[in-house]
Amino acid sequence: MALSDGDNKIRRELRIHERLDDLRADLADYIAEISDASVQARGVFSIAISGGSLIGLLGKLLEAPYNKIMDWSKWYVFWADERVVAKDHADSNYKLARDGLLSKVPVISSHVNSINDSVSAEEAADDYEFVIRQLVKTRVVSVSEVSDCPKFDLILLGLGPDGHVASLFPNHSALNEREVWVTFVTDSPKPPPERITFTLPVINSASNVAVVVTGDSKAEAVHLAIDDVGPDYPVIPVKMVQPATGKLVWFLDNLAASKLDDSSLIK
Ligand SMILES: O=C1O[C@H](COP(=O)(O)O)[C@@H](O)[C@H](O)[C@H]1O
Repeated sequence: MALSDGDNKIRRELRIHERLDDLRADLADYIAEISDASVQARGVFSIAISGGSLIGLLGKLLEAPYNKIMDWSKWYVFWADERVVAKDHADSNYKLARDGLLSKVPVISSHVNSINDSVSAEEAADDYEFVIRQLVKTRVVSVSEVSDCPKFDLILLGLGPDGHVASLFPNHSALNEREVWVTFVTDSPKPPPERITFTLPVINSASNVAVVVTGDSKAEAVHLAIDDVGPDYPVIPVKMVQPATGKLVWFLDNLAASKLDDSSLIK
């Protein structure tokens, strides 16, 4: 079921699937379409991914026809957030994506932009921003017309039950960061504590943002983010994902969508 929120200032679409396999297929189609359009328009595709359950939901990209039709050589891969651990550590978002996706498709290894894992979280955030700045200069990553931020072709976000996206956690000062593109946290409420993360201005400058959510543990966060809950409820981080000119698509399974108000479903 695909629903567009035409009245909302944010260009938002809800894609709700009963079967996980259908969600995976729809997500793969969506990524393939944006990849094709970006390669046609700019010659490259810049995609920032997250960690967690998202990676397992990208599995269709490894299957026909996607593994054959995708122009993998044009992909430039980034992380919307990363845990500051060694690349072979079980908590590494890079390792998760490498093992689950990137090592199985012909993405060019020099196009895979992982963080420097041998420095502090603060330095890793600075380094990562520097890497992105170089690629903005060469237009591998576009630049936003409305901010001085990079404009990724696509940012894929997961969602925590507390409403966090990337490593932007509820009530954390990183949510207020407006100056830098990549910031760091050393006190993440979810282990491991040290992380780097895209800031909200960067996420909201992307051409396309997808929030991919499955499972009933996240249904309350989905409700708080999408339904018109009024001022008595907390504004959780995912609700601050409001692309300025880009398009926001939610991929939900029935469980994650189970607490949505009917009024959100009939728009
Ligand atoms: O810690 C993180 O959590 C979120 C959500 O993960 P999930 O396993 O509940 O889907 C993830 O999107 C983020 O990249 C990761 O660092």
